Order: sequence, then C-alpha cells, then structure tokens
Amino acid sequence: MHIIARRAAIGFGSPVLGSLCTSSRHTGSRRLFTVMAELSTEQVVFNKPKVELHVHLDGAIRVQTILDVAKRRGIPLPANTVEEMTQIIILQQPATLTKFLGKFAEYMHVVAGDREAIKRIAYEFVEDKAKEGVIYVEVRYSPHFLANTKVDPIPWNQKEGDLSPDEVVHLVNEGLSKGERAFNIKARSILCCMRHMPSWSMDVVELCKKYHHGGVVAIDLAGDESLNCEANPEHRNAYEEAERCGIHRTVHAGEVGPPSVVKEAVEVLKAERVGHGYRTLEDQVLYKNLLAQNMHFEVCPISSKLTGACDPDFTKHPAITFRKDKANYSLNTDDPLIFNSTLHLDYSTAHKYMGFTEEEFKRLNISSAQSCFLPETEKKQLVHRLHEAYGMVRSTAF
Ligand SMILES: O=c1[nH]cnc2c1ncn2[C@@H]1O[C@H](CO)[C@@H](O)[C@H]1O
Repeated sequence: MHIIARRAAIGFGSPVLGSLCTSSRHTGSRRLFTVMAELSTEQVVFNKPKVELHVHLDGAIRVQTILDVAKRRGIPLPANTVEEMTQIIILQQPATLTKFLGKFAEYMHVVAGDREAIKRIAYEFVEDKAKEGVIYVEVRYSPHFLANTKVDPIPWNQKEGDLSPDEVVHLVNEGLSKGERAFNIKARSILCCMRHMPSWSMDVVELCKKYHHGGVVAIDLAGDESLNCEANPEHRNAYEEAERCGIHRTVHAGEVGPPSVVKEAVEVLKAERVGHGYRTLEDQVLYKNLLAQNMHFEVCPISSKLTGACDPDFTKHPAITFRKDKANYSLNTDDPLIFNSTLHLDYSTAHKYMGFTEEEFKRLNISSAQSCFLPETEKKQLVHRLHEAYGMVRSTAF
C-alpha cells in the first residue's frame, strides 16, 4: 500500500503515467481519481518475489533524501519540496540518452563526497526494493561519480575533499549490508566504468577485485554509447583483467548504439550479460547467435521509452520479441528516480501493452536468477526460493 500511495502522489502528471491513461475519457478530478485507481490495480500485476539486475544506485535516490542532504550541507537547490524537485529531476518526455544523462547533474553534487548521504542512499535503496517485492538485487554505480578525491577530474564541480572512490565502495557496501539485515533481502553491487572516462576503468576493476568478497559482484560499462562506440583500449584492459580475475561482466550496449556495440561487448569485452541490448534485433545473425548462447538481456521498459532508445509505442517493444523467442532477459527499472517510476510500473507496462502473463513473469524471474552474478551455491538457493514462491517446486516423491 505504501508504495502505491507514494507512486500515485508523486506520479500524477508524469508523462509515463499520463501515457498509460491517454485513452481515458475523464477529465479533472474524476480523471485523477480514475488514474489513481487504475494505478493501484495496475502496479501490482506481479505481486510475487522478484529479481532485479539492472538499476543504478545514483538513479534510484529518494527525492526527500536529496532535499534533506542539501539542507544539512547548506547546498542551495532550485526547489525545496519533493513535488517541485521531482518535476526538475524527472524526464518529462521521451528524450535522448544524452539529455537523460544530463539529469544526473541536477542532484549528484548534493550526495557526492558526503559519507552519511552515500550510506543512507544505499540503505534506503534496499528498503525501496524490499517494498517492491524484490528478493535479490544487483545495484550499479560509478564510485568515481560519488568521490571528491583521487578522481580526475573531480566530478560535479566539487571542491577537492577526502572521499576516495575506494571509500565510496566501502560506504555503499555498509549501507547495502545494513539494508539487507533490516529488510531481509539480498543486495549485491556492480561497479561502473564510464564510456567517456577510460582513465577510471583500471581503478574500477581494481575496486571490483578488492571488494569481491564485500558485496561487489561485477564490472559494468555505462554512459553515452552514442558518443563513443568503440571500446577504448583502457576499457578493454579493465575487462580483460576482470575476466582474468573471475569478476563477472556486463556492458551497456545496443541501448541506443548499433548492434556492432553489442557484438564488441560480447566478443571483445567478454560480457556475460548485455545492458539493454534492444538494437541487437537489427542484426539477426548476431541475435540468433546470442539466443543460442543464452545471452542475458537486461531490459528496462520505462527507461527505454524515456531515453528515446525504443519506439514510445510499447506495443512495438523489443521485449515482445524476446518473450516470443523465449530469450533470457530480466525486467528492470534502470533509473527510477529520473523516470519517476517503480518496478511495478515496468511490470504493469509489460502486462498491459506487451501481453506479458503471470507465467512469463515467473519464467523471466527464474532466468534472471539463473543469470545473476552470485556464486553458484547462492544462485541455486535463489532459484529454489523462486520456484518455491511460484509453486513450482518439483516433487521428490516417486
Ligand atoms: O540507461 C543508461 N544508459 C547508460 N548509462 C546510464 C544509464 N543509466 C545511468 N547511466 C549512467 O551510469 C552511471 C552510474 O550509475 C550514472 O551516473 C549514469 O551516468
């Protein structure tokens, strides 16, 4: 109930929700009532344990937390209510990936460099996921984007301070662990290299190695695929080192970039999962190969509309092809703060516009668990928990 109330309160007026209801004949307060009623039923189309594999920590911060931290640190913001600040941060219309990535600059300077804020956003993140029914989540972020020393250039126009990328990882791990204990779910993290900052990538893999047993399970390459398609040698070196050290690998590819970026992610960077990967479908040979390899696609429906990655008409979404082809994929929020969304909205969108059924939601969550970056024993336990929760435990009786 809490989630639904919160969503409805901040969600009305959002283009995503608005577009869910464009066929409504109602106007004014009656329409508001109808929308909210529609939401409260739509948002829980799959009210069962779920796995989420593609969500950015810095794209999943509570607006209230941004306001609180700004106040404590004396950082001026253009708004001081959740409603107003939400309107500033969220993407109002389908845009471009570049425009979307610019949204982080509205608030990252507030939390970056602040130990208390970083622990708090990690902890609250776990709480929010638990409330959505997620039992296992892999959350990603760039440690460099949250640091203010030992990072060149220092991001978000911060003054040099004393918080290094290394300590950022330590703080996020602490926040996630505290959240795990409080909310009884499992949370692991993925550290992001950034496409435009190849000089950070070796640091990132070293941090993955250092915190391999502290909750970090993989490396990622995020950022603007449309600016720089060829993986820089420094990204390549980092991924080679990751493979050599048994660090799992995912890469944002084929979100807005062409199929060649997906090919490179899989063949050169040895990605085990593809972040988004929608444009893989434009190269049928590549797609068939990846299907045959059981490659996992981390699909983010609401994100794909608002970043302009996919046609805004959800009935034409690549996830429909993935479903028909019984591909291996997950459903994820990506950046719920900026998309003003929840995981429930991604599921209800898949249900309403893409014909997803309860059976498919079960199947894709099991594939997600099987493609997660936990060690084998923990992975098996997770898969088993889902089988149990979905009433799919095979009888051992003869
Ligand atoms: O959908 C996406 N595509 C590419 N990069 C993204 C996306 N969402 C977030 N980030 C980038 O990843 C960084 C680390 O979390 C974010 O700061 C943002 O720059």
